[in-house]
Amino acid sequence: MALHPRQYRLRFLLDVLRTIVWPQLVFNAALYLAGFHPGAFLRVVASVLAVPLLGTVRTAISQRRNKIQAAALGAKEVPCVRGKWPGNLDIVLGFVRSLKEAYLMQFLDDLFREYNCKTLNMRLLWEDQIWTIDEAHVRYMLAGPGFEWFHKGYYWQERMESFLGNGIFNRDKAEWQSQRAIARPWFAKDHISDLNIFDRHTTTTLALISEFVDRREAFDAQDIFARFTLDSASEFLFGRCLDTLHGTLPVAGRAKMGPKGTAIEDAFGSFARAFEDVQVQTARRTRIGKPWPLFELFTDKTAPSVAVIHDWLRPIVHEALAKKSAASAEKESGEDSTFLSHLANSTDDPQDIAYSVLNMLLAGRDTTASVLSFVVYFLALHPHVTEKLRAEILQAYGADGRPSVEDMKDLKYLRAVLNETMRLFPPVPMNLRLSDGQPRVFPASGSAPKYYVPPRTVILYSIFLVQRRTDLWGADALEFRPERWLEPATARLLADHPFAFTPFHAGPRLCLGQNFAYNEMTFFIVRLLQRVSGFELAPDAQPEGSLPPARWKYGEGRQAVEKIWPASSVTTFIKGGLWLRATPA
Ligand code: HEM
Repeated sequence: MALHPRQYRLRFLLDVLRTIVWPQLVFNAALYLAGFHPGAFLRVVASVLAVPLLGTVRTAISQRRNKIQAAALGAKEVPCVRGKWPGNLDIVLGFVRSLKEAYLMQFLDDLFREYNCKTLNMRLLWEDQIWTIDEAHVRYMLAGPGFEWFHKGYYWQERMESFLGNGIFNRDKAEWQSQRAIARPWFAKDHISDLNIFDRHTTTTLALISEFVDRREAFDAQDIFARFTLDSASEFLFGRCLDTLHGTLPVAGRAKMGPKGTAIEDAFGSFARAFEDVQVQTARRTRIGKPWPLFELFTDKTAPSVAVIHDWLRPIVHEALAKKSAASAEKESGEDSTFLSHLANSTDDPQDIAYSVLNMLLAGRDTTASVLSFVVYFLALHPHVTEKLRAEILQAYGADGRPSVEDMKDLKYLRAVLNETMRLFPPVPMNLRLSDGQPRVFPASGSAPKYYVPPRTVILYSIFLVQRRTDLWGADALEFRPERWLEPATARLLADHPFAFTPFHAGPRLCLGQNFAYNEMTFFIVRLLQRVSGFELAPDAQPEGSLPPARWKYGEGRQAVEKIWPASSVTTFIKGGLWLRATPA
């Protein structure tokens, strides 16, 4: 019987039965049949030990089965992490601790280095769980024959259901196909080529930034960019802007940490806080893995934030449905002038519409805001890049010319800066797939042989680490060097390894908003650098606890040079916000 993703408690209880209650029953039955009747103390001790014991026996059996099936398929088993504690519990704890203290994905990076491979079986709590940074394996699942066999799957849906419902990010197969078919027309060239939306919101955003610039005051660029992308996305999707840019902005020196960036205190703050909190909660579920319902048996921790988000969306959805009813009462055909009205014309269910819209808002707000924030961070760190970029922009448009969709394509250096930023900080740093009920085989890749994938295995892949691999990107892979995008070596690399750079995902589930996002980001940066000639980080204004720990300076890789704390929960962000000062042009 297939469970609905909302039945997470039932699924968890069934798992508990299988892993804890079942070993007890087997153990007690074995004692009984053998004629042993130990005292209460011995019985409790042995019952407790029965769980890891049976876990170990089960592991041995499944490893034997894996070996036989792998050999039959001409494949090898994925190298397995060997922790010090049963069930690799020390690895689980190390990973959880690293989320609080370590540089983003450093723990994983260290494990891949230690085992000197690109695909690893973590075998957490006696279960196969494959992690990969092998671009050939990612390609196989997303765009190769594996697309039919590797899906987001039940466990992903279970964690996201309360937030994303039956939206496009949270469905597979036929349901996903129908969501994609509904959404695709809204990303056709004529819809996304209208730069007027970006123009209006860019003007408002730059007016805000100018006030800070004139006063030489620090501001949180990440917060402002999230408002800009939300107002732009909402107008594109609903035909109505949420007008968050006119809310109260965080103030340097008084700002506190929110779930992701700085906490926001106005009405928009309640929406933003809820929107961010729900992402933090769902990311937490992913980190805990399958046992996450244990912490939410009696309360769904996303419920309060989800309620706030739906309170915001309800009037917008009802207005669209009311317009549709009015049109049908007057026997007019409802006009599909926005994505929302298009949705309203395809269903009467307000819940379905709300989830579709919410999925699009998540896609449209946080990803693009993340890239803009990291672009400006890099510009602050590398003034020579800012200078070169401004030179390209001023040559093309002068101090106040407006870009068009056609001529924006000629801004080669700006595209290089965007790509280099998304290479080092992809907005979606990590993703996962669940294999189907059959044994599968990853193709051989480099020196790695064909790898056997057991049925129903979770596979996590980190684009973040793929895009930082020195064997693909060269010895300077961890450096921010936009020039690499203008060199023939990068074109050759991408021809040989197209999955070495996939910030927008790839294959049939390629991001629908890719061109929309490039247009929006390019337009905004052109206008921003016409007004501002440089940026300087303002560590004095970062909320307490958001600066990188001092010990990072002695660590390996980018952590030694990072001046902000990169973090991730579904999307990548800067902890506590990106506080900086800007110099007027
Ligand atoms: C820099 C900006 C963006 C980046 C890096 C990005 C990245 C991605 C990634 C990695 C996925 C795959 C997610 C997954 O399957 O788990 C995705 C899917 C998607 N994105 Fe984007 N995105 C961006 C902007 C946008 C915008 C602005 C929109 C729309 C307004 C959008 C709409 C979508 C949609 C609808 C999907 C679902 C595709 C599917 O599953 O068929 N994205 N995006």
